[in-house]
Amino acid sequence: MRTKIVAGNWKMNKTQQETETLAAELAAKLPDTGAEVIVAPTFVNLTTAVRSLENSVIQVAAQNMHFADSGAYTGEISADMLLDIDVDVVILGHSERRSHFGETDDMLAKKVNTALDKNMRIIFCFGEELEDRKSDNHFAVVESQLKNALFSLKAEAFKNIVLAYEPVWAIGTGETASPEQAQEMHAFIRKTMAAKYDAAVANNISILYGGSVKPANAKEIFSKPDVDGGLIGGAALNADDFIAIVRAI
Ligand SMILES: O=C(CO)COP(=O)(O)O
Repeated sequence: MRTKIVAGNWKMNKTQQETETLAAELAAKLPDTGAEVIVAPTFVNLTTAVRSLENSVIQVAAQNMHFADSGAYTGEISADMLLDIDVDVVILGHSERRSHFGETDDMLAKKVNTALDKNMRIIFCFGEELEDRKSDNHFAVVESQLKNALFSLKAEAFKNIVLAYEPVWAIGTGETASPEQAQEMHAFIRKTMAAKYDAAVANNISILYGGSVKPANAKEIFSKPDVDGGLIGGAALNADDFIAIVRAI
């Protein structure tokens, strides 16, 4: 049985104090659903979140990292720096990193390799733009994103990878992929994994949906057989909304 996961990507939000408050509130209100729960605050607040959640099962992830171990990369953060503060989960390939900061599939392949070398767990994001969907190219785009960044990996690497399908047109727009659209793409992703690797890899990998998941729509999206949870943006910034989404799993 694959793991159900609800992850909150806090993006560039929350001060240190707000991080502490939200983390404490989540820890206090977290229901026991059997699902894994992960939050990803901004770099400067990771230590605060780790400390605030040390007695909780909620895990802390980074939103990005560099592929190099160290060196002349002004403004960047390495895997070793994250591990040093007890963060061993990292989100890679978010569409905002791809579109605003020029992250390419090649860069992401390097980041993925580094994270796996360091025994980190990866939440790997990908998804098509509105244009791709309108031109009926969404399956091809998703397949190429997976192929370019992940398909040189060996099958066992996927034990440490969670996939997060986030159609760009549904992020922060209030427009969600319908549960049927999400299911259709998740089934395609699983089929693609089975074709490249095998049924075990495909059946064991958790595939999260991200894009305007809210308390009101979470249950229906999560009810789809190939949707194993969600990567939540805006609604993860409010404890009651995020907890309601965790409950929906
Ligand atoms: O980008 C997302 C999570 O990584 C989704 O963001 P929203 O839930 O705000 O649409």
